[in-house]
Amino acid sequence: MKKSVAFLGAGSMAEAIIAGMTSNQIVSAQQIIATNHSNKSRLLELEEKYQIKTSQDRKKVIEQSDVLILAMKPKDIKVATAELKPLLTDDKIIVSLLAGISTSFIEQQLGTKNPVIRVMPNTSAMIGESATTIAAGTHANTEQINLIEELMTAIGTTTVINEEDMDAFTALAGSGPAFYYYMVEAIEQFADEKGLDQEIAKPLMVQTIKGVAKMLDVSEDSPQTLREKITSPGGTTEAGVQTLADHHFQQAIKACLNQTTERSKELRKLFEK
Ligand SMILES: NC(=O)C1=CN([C@@H]2O[C@H](COP(=O)(O)OP(=O)(O)OC[C@H]3O[C@@H](n4cnc5c(N)ncnc54)[C@H](OP(=O)(O)O)[C@@H]3O)[C@@H](O)[C@H]2O)C=CC1
Ligand SMILES: O=C(O)[C@@H]1CCC=N1
Repeated sequence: MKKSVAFLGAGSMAEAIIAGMTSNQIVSAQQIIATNHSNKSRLLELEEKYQIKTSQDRKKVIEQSDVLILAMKPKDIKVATAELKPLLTDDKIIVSLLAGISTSFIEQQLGTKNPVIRVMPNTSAMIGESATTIAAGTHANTEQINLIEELMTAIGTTTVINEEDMDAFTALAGSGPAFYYYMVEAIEQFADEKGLDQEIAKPLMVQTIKGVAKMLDVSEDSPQTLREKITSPGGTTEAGVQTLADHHFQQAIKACLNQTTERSKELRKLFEK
């Protein structure tokens, strides 16, 4: 791809995408430039690690790039769009990674007809395994959506969705990895408490998760059937699953995803003012 890509924000999500993109042939490191609010040493760190370009001159970065990826926090969107507005030319595509913030708000703040496309990746972008959802604003045409989709294939799978579903998909896939990591933290605590050697326990746990992910991907059985096939009557699994049920595990997971979805809506209310 010939387009130059700018990251306006150089935090953990920008880095995960940069890492994924640079280890892939879709865009070369020299087509990527990153800027941030003020942290110069962070820019130098990214420059050294990924051989991308960086600059503290945000105006220059915006002017010289075709695709502008907004990678600041939702609270910073008003300042960021105010800065962007006078520097935009018609050809620039705006991509927003910001949780909660709608394309219509960004369009309205910019007051231009530039295409605005919302992208919700996750940090597995770092290893090319993000599950990225994409939702287009009013001014984005099919060609521009395809281009952003192609760009994002550098970091994993891409799925174009309706923007109204973005809050829920943010819970499922954007924040999702954190919930699995949280569960793994508990498994590690168990392994420690049992005095298991982490060097033996960790690969076993990781392979178990990989196996589950692959089974969910390829098997025609539902998750429930897959679980039941492991659960012998009166056996070990039944005792474990019953304990999870006693602790309202599924309610906890659903409450977690609902609360995450609600927070995405709240961010919109808080910062679209
Ligand atoms: N982390 C994740 O897993 C995911 C995050 N997201 C979204 O990605 C966005 C970034 O998240 P994350 O990387 O975790 O956040 P971080 O706090 O790690 O990074 C935020 C970055 O934004 C920079 N910044 C602040 N204001 C501006 C500005 N006006 N112009 C340019 N840069 C600016 C900061 O610069 P400085 O350090 O100099 O202050 C910093 O580099 C968020 O909106 C989040 O919702 C989406 C999906 C997953
Ligand atoms: O926690 C957050 O707000 C961001 C959005 C999705 C993942 N991290």
